[in-house]
Amino acid sequence: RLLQDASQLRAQYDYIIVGAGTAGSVLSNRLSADPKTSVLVIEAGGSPDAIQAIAVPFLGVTLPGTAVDWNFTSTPQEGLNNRILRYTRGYVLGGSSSVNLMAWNRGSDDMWDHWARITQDAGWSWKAVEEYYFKTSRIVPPADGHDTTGQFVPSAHGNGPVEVSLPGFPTQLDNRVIKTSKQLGGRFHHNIDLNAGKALGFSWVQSSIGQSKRSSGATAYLEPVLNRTNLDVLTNTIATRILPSKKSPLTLNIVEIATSGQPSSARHNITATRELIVSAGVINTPQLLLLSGIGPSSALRTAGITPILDLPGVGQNLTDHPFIPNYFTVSSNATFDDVLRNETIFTANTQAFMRLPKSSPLLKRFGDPSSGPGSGHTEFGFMDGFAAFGPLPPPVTGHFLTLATAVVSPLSRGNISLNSTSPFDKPLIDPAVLTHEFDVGATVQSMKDAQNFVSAPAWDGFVVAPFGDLAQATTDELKVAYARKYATTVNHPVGTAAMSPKKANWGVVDPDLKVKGVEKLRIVDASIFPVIPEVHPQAVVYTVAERAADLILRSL
Ligand SMILES: Cc1cc2nc3c(=O)[nH]c(=O)nc-3n(C[C@H](O)[C@H](O)[C@H](O)COP(=O)(O)OP(=O)(O)OC[C@H]3O[C@@H](n4cnc5c(N)ncnc54)[C@H](O)[C@@H]3O)c2cc1C
Repeated sequence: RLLQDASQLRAQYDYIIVGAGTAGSVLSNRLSADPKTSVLVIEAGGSPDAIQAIAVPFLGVTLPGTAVDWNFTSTPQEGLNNRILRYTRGYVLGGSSSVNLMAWNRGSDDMWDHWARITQDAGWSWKAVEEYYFKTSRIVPPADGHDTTGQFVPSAHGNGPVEVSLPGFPTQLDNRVIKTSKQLGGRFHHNIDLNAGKALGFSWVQSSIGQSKRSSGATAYLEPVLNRTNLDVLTNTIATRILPSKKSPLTLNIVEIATSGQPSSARHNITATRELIVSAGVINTPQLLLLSGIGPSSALRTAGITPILDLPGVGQNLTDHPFIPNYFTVSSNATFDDVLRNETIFTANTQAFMRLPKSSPLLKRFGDPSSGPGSGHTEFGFMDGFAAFGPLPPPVTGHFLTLATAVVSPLSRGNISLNSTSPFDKPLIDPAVLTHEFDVGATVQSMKDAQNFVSAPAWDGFVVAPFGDLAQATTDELKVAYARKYATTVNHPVGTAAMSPKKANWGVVDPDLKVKGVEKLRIVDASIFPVIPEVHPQAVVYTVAERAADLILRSL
């Protein structure tokens, strides 16, 4: 049932899930599969129905800044000349899976094996999570129905509800990208399927799109089960605090809720008899914990909150991928620029992850921050026109190629902290972009790689020259200045309630995603990632949530 009013709720449920986002949608579906189990889901935002820009993939980039965005901003970023970044998160059923750019990356075998090593739990290894990845999604035909033989590895994909497809609207860049990677080889080699174990090389983008529409947590997992009478989904409602039902052992299974955006609205307390599961995402999950007195005790006292559990890791370890738009003017007048001059709309059909050169002094100085040899340090994304990431607006004339580069194994670490004790105020978000020397150096390398890539023969007569300040960024120092002026993030924050081994005295949740030192409280969303994946994270979130549902149901 989709509910609008807290008066329609029962006093208690077997499970309560805070946040009907990417992970929360998976849990809602799986935990309510048994009609005897009652499940309540609390979602701050509303329903995505009738919002065309959510359903139409090409319009996805118009969603940030709208009513389905939490409209967070970062603190002034020291590494970016004190610029403040927009920090988009979905405020709607499906959460960020309803507003993201849909690239679908499973993560490399190294990445999952690294998680298993960090958490000392083989259940997170590539082999062990495969069954959960297979439950998340399936490959469906692309929009143009073209023959995709040889463009992906069928055995690397499963049969779950999220629809994933290859690009359905070819651009003039696609064959140039694939041809160049085949010609150059080495660090720029071609990889048929980035989801088949090695997330390295140049490939076709796989996207969470089916039948030309966005496939999200809401459309794939939640909407199909809204007719279950044992599942209540209450929208436009925020969890304001988590409360104890017992002090010893500390049992945190009561959630206090209020109407979204209405600080003076009535509060209701609802009890989860089996478990309360927080899936409010990487910003709101730590905020909710901190507001409830779960976090670094001394900082909580300073903020005017009585600590109930000292967990110094809450809100720490915020990690995101720094992202640099490299613009080139092109000779073609068939880019999307003329059609879309005043709109920030684009599509990316190819994607690549690369290692730094083996001889890179960065690797000598800082070690290898990636999960292993099958994982990247940097990424390329190609857009057929001026993609207005960052502070530069689209020029009024001209035709462009945007080669966006990102650092996918960053070492900068930021944090989330409280700005006030009101759950209606936004927290302070400091992703600390480009504050670590490794990230700065890897950015410079990726900008050089971008220039070299588009200097290959396949681009002759197409790419004219670097555009704007990029043309002047001829030395390493000038490239750093360019990056600090134009970088943003890819909206991939993770890690603010990180997993750690069962007995470790750091981290926030154990490898079963239970909050350390507490009964009946779990966290399931991107905040539990121990390190950032060297890929786009949504498929990893879905996979984590599928395994979490299994862990929860097996623990009965
Ligand atoms: C603009 C953008 C582009 C992106 N592009 C890609 C991409 O192309 N590929 C990719 O893999 N990843 C992408 N990502 C990242 C990816 O979408 C996220 O990592 C992932 O969806 C996060 O899932 P989650 O479950 O952790 O949180 P979310 O999906 O954000 O879910 C959290 C939910 O909790 C709700 N909530 C929060 N606080 C409360 C509260 N107190 N009470 C009740 N409800 C609450 C929120 O409204 C939201 O619905 C992008 C993200 C954004 C924002």
